[in-house]
Amino acid sequence: MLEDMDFIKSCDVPGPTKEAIRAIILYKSDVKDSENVVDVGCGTGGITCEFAQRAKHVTSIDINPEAIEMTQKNLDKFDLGDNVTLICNDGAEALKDIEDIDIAIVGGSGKQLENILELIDSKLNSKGRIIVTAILVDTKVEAINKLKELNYNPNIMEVNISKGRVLDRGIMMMSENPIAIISAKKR
Ligand SMILES: C[S@@+](CC[C@H](N)C(=O)[O-])C[C@H]1O[C@@H](n2cnc3c(N)ncnc32)[C@H](O)[C@@H]1O
Repeated sequence: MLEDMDFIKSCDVPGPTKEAIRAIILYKSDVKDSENVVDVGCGTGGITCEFAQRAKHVTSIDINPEAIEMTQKNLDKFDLGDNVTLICNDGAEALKDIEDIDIAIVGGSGKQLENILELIDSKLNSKGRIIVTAILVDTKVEAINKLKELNYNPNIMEVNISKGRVLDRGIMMMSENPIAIISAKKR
């Protein structure tokens, strides 16, 4: 696993998905080196860099050009990227041209979550997996409802991580934002 502090960050792009959350996503995805992954809302490249080490190919999409730049910088930093395609576009547009998806991670979608999930479903191989990360309650509800409508049986896990900071007097636990990991498998 890559460490949070090793990523190059920018104040214009949300930071990488935290290490413990990346670990759960990797575990839930059950990714294999023969599989194609799509990372919608790649941000700083936290998810992209993890899957680039384990999947056959990763297509990473972000609507924000600075996010694409940050993902490229982090791929370069970790000496990854030979198997990664970066696309600067709205996920709901970019996905129209992508086929043969084994795993789709949605870490950012704005108001396009329902469209993005519909497109992913239409391109997802059998036994393919969809994983949505959500901080907003509304996004969690929207993702669950849309996945049910698309005939999936979604799981939802709410994760609260605290990390210890060593002080002179002892260790203080510092909590990170709770995040939901919603996952579903194509039958
Ligand atoms: C929380 S960040 C994702 C962080 C990323 N998982 C990482 O580990 O670095 C969410 C990203 O989703 C992108 N985003 C939001 N709506 C989008 C859309 N409709 N299509 C593509 N990207 C989108 C944002 O620009 C932002 O960079």
